Amino acid sequence: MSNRYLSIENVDMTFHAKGVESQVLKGIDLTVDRGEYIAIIGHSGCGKSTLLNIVAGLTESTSGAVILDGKEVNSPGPDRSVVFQNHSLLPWLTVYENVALAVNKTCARTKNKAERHEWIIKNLEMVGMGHALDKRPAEISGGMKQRVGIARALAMEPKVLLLDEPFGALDALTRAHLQEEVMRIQDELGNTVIMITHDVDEAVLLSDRIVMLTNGPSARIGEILDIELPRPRDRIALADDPRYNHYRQEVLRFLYEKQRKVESLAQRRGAVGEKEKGEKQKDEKEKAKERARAKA
Ligand SMILES: Nc1ncnc2c1ncn2[C@@H]1O[C@H](COP(=O)(O)OP(=O)(O)OP(=O)(O)O)[C@@H](O)[C@H]1O
Repeated sequence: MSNRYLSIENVDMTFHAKGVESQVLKGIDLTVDRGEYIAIIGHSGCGKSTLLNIVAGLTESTSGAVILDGKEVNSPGPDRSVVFQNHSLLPWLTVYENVALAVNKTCARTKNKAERHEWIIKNLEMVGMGHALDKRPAEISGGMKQRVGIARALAMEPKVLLLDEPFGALDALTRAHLQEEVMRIQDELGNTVIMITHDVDEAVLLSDRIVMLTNGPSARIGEILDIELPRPRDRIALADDPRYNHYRQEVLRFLYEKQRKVESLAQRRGAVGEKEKGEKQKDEKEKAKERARAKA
């Protein structure tokens, strides 16, 4: 049964910068169930981060609404935690202190000091960082920083976890390890997750549904693909699974056939427009010359 935990309702986003108006998102409608893992994929610049920022409450949409667990989202809040691609840890704090900062803020009323301490350790251990509590961000690797960022986000017990290309800056092996960790944590905690990715394999491996955005400007949801692969998922076994490869192909087809066609059509239209503009300018020049000759 669908419980529509999160709904994004007819969201439009238009930016105004230096007198120029640009519509980035148009009519985005999406409902997400509690415990669902959603991946958002689309070509660079189509508006994925803008959409995530609207759900996070960091950006206010031009129109439409985001409703989370019956409440409209109007500003950032502890019920939505975000993990960005570039680890956003405070460099002067230790690993423990980075997580403590979030926990002390969000759990001050629900947990006493000893319980908060235990909670911080538990979340850091869950991402395999229990051994590095006293290290500062400069002393740990990129993958480790991302693990701490995930621990910090999870420790806030958000209703929705928002991941903006969380593994985008990592090497392939570290990335694969973290994907495994996220799948294990997801199995254990059943978080509701929206993740932006450019990686088709990552999207298919981790998600319950893949939301594919059309090219901007005015990006829309082009297609939504249900990934009906049983969990737990094993990347090695899936590599030979025809269903996995079918889902992969579907996403690739959307990104590199359908959306490329749209792009080339737009380019052709642009080219025709430019040609017409050029011919019109030529006509006007000729007419101006004729008028000048007539005057002479
Ligand atoms: N604050 C802003 N003011 C003006 N334009 C913006 C702003 N934020 C984003 N944009 C524009 O909105 C469009 C979509 O940007 P966004 O970062 O959401 O895309 P994206 O799909 O996440 O891109 P990428 O995959 O490259 O990260 C871009 O053209 C960008 O320049």
